[in-house]
Parts: sequence; C-alpha cells; structure tokens
Amino acid sequence: MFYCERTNDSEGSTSEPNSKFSIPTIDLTGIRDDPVLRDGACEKWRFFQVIKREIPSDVLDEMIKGSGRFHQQDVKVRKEYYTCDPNRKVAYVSNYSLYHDPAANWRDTLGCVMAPHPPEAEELPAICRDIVVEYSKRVKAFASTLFELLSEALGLNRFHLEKIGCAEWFLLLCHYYPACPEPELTMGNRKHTDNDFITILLQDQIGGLQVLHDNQWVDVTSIHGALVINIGDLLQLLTNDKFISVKHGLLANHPGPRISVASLFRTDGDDSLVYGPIKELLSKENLPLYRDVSLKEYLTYYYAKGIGTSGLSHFKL
Ligand SMILES: O=C(O)CCC(=O)C(=O)O
Ligand SMILES: [Fe+2]
Repeated sequence: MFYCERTNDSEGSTSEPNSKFSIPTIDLTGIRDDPVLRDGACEKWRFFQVIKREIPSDVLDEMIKGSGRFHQQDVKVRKEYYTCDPNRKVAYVSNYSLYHDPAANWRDTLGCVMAPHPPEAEELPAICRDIVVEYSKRVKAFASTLFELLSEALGLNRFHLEKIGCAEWFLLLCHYYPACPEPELTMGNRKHTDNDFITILLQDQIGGLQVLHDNQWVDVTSIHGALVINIGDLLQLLTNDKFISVKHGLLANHPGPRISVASLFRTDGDDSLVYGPIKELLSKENLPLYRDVSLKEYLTYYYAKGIGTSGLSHFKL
C-alpha cells in the first residue's frame, strides 16, 4: 500500500472499517523492460498498492507453508531459536519492544537478517530453510525493481534509491498469529508505521490487515498471489513527505492461526550515516521538512516511544 496523502495521526474517526474503498492493484508482468509500463506504474504510485504476479504463486504459497511448519513445531524445537540478542541473524521473538509498547501484539515471529550478510544455511531452521533462501532471493530482486520505479516516480535517476542503500539491509519476518481467545482485548499487530524504507508483505487468506485511509480504517482483503507494499517512515523522510508512510494494524478477531511474511528494507546500520530529505527534491517552494538524522538516532526514538505512532514528528524542523 503506497500511500501519499497526508492524514493526521489519529486512530481513525470510526472503528468500523470502510468497506467501500478497495485497494488498487497493479500487475507488474513485463514491467522490467517496458518503458511504457514503467511510466504507467510510476504514475500510479500514489495510492495504497497491491502488486500481483511478480513472484510466482507457488513460491508465495510455499513461503507461507514453510513459515507455518516452523511455528507449528514443538516448543522445544522453536525454543532453540529464541533470543533477545539483537546481533543474532536468526531470532525467534515475541513482542521485542514489549516494555515500551502500550500493549502487546498477539503473535510470534521468526526473524532472519538476509542481507547484506545472510546467515549460513545451517543457521536457518531446516524445516523452512530452502524456501526462506528462495523467497528471499526473489523478494530482494523485486525490491530492486520497486526502488527503481519509486526513484523514477520521484523524477530521480532510476538507480538513485538503491545507490544510497535503501535495499542494502533486508530483514525477513515470518509472523504467526494464533487464534486469540479474547480478541477484543488485544491486537494481532498494533497500529503502527514501519521503521524502514519499504516493506513487502505476503499474507495468507485469513485477513484482518487494515490501513488508515482518509482517516478511516480500511480492510486490506487478501488476494492470492499478490504482495502488499508499505511505504515506511524513512522513505517519507527521504522524500520530504512526497511519499507518506502508511499506518496499518492487524485485528486479532480472525479464526487463526494467521501467517504473514514481512520483508523490511533499510540501509545497513552504519551509525555515522545520516539521512535527510534528498537534495534533488528540494527547492525554494519545497523546503526541507526534517533535519538530518542517523539511523541509530531514529531507531532509538522509534522504539523508545513505543510502537504505534510514526517516528518522524520528533525530527521535524
Ligand atoms: O502481519 C501483517 O500483516 C503485518 C505485519 C507488519 O505490519 C509488520 O511486520 O510490520
Ligand atoms: Fe508493519
């Protein structure tokens, strides 16, 4: 869901989702080499976005199944991967920012840092190893295409966003949301914006994902074979609000379990690197809205405030 209109940061004016709004989808078949298709796609980059047919459905289905196989193993096996050590490339976690967040998420996650330095094959759980490697390869290539299209949509050189490292660091998150006995007391995933440039999200058929659109929560219906794209806070900062990070969340009132796989793209965490609005996008009419900020400073603030609201207002000029 690419989202580029400004909203206030409220939780929406109504708790009832707006079923009248349907999320536009784009079919990217043949996009890589066809300038006309590329132009068309760039123009459409101003809405929530669902992309069809970029990665074959059988690969997507196997990724969901592989993730399910991991999470449905005996707890003794899963426990081997449980860690709070942020330096581990493969980590099984539940609510990693629990003590800062106003409420817990009803989910567990297997996280794998797949770039720039992927784990050794044997560090990945054998039960989903092959598909994690295969899916990651494909989703990384897809992210490169998306960053090219986004660069062009901004009027920049096609390789601009990738050159500055937007797809350098890639975290694969295999989420598992068990059926919740008291869904009115919790969220599957709290309402939040993502702390990256873009997220590519694969979801199973269960549903429950919602985005804030025109101050109303809208259901993102699951489409088989499709991927959902979120603009994250860092791309909002880089584009000086030309792209706006999308607020989204997941209800817990689904029959469950629900499985999704989120691929987060950022630069590799070099503390000395600072980000600010891209100079080429600025002018007398379009002055910078944010000060420069290092990834470390942004992430420290994002987690300290608790996952929920956007991490950007703190860095506004
Ligand atoms: O599970 C989902 O559909 C959403 C996951 C998500 O928002 C995230 O990982 O940031
Ligand atoms: Fe998210």
